[in-house]
Amino acid sequence: MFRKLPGDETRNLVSTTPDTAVVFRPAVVRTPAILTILIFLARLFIGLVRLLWRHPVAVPVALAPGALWLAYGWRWSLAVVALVVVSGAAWALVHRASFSRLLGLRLLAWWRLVWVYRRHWQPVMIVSGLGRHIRGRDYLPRLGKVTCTSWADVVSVKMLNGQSLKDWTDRTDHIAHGFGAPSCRVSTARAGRLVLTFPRRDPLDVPMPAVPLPTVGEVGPVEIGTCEDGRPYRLKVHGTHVLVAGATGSGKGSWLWSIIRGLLPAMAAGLAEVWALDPKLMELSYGRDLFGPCYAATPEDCAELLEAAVKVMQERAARFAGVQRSHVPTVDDPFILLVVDEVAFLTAYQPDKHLRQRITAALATLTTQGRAVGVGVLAALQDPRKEVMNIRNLFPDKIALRLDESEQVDMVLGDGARDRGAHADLISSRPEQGAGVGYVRLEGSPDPVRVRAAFVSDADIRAMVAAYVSMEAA
Ligand SMILES: Nc1ncnc2c1ncn2[C@@H]1O[C@H](COP(=O)(O)OP(=O)(O)OP(=O)(O)O)[C@@H](O)[C@H]1O
Repeated sequence: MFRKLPGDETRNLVSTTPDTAVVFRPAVVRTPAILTILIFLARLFIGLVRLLWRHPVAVPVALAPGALWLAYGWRWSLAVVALVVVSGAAWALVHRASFSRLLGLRLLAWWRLVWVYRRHWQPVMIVSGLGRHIRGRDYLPRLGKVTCTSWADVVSVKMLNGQSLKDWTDRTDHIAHGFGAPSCRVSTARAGRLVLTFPRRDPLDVPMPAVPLPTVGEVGPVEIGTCEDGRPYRLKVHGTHVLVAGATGSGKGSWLWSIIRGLLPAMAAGLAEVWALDPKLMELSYGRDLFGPCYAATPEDCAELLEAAVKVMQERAARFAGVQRSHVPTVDDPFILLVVDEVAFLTAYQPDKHLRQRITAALATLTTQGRAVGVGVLAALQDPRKEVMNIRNLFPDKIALRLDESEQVDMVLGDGARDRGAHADLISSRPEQGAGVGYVRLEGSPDPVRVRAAFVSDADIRAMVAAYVSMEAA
């Protein structure tokens, strides 16, 4: 791409200045004007054919008013254009969803391509350092297709040869500001191709009520809230361990309770048990009746409950060895989910060293061996530093809610998560806007997903307890 052109070297060797010792007078070949015009016309023709090839519907539609004008006069042309505009507006008013899906978002994508991305592409790429300006020529990444969803622009890009994903993730701020978006997320589509996501609005900035109780008792992925694209978000809890980290008031409670809520019918059916460790005595105590004897608040009780879970785990492992390799929940061997609110109270902040060691050892054993035999850990944490939570890497699935510092994002979600757009440190601290909003990074999926957990109020928890009692009785 940056190959030397004929003449580049000669320009460095010779001089055309009259006073120097050796003067070369480069031969000037005059191109006949007709040749220049022919080349220009050929390029224009090829450009028009390519335009028609790429946009076989849009080009004829854009040309139609002109054709009507020529064939029938301007009145007909104006009438047809007005009819199309009025029909489109009526369609949008009567059935907005189908209008957006079939036409509105396509028109918007075209407009955003022309007005935002193509117009600013060259300066943004050069200034951000993703493009190069060499000897008067621009070498730019290629802007591909722009599609619009209800909340974001999705832009495909072909990188310059030799560029890496990191070159782009390091410059997401430049790119976002360059195109007037609040943020930019970068993911790989395939070798050499990227997908940039520019949110246009934040669909998660309004709280959402608790998800309706599931009707079927299953331990499959539980619906806990909504993704940015408006789809329900389902989190897998069986066969994994989940760490939820967030500053105080970030809404960890809504994640814990949404998960418990999703498991409620399975709990009533005996296919799942939630064992609650509530050292702060605030969060889980409200629904204590759901946990029966499997509720612990003091550090001693928490240690005992964790060790009891380790025993169950080891007994199951001995029984399953050579017979089955994965756990299927049954009434005899239900899925056990240990929910630990503010796990650091039991580990880093626990003054009794012996107790701290017992709890840390039990948690480490459960998180390394528990998932295959149907024992999972769901832990909430405020401070994700290693000295506070030295076993955080044993949790395959991680969720970062609002965090105080940008460095904490990678501590929770793993290296490179913030560069890939997990801006957990920028989540609003206003509860109605940011509480419960978080980035989920699942095992085996490097791209963080932004999700808001539904808000499970005290009244919802009371209703859950009542529903649980009646489901059990039924
Ligand atoms: N999903 C949500 N949607 C809207 N508001 C929420 C949501 N979750 C929590 N809130 C609000 O945010 C406030 C803080 O929530 P919560 O107590 O769950 O945070 P936390 O992370 O558990 O805090 P702490 O660690 O201090 O216990 C609550 O008063 C609640 O009203």
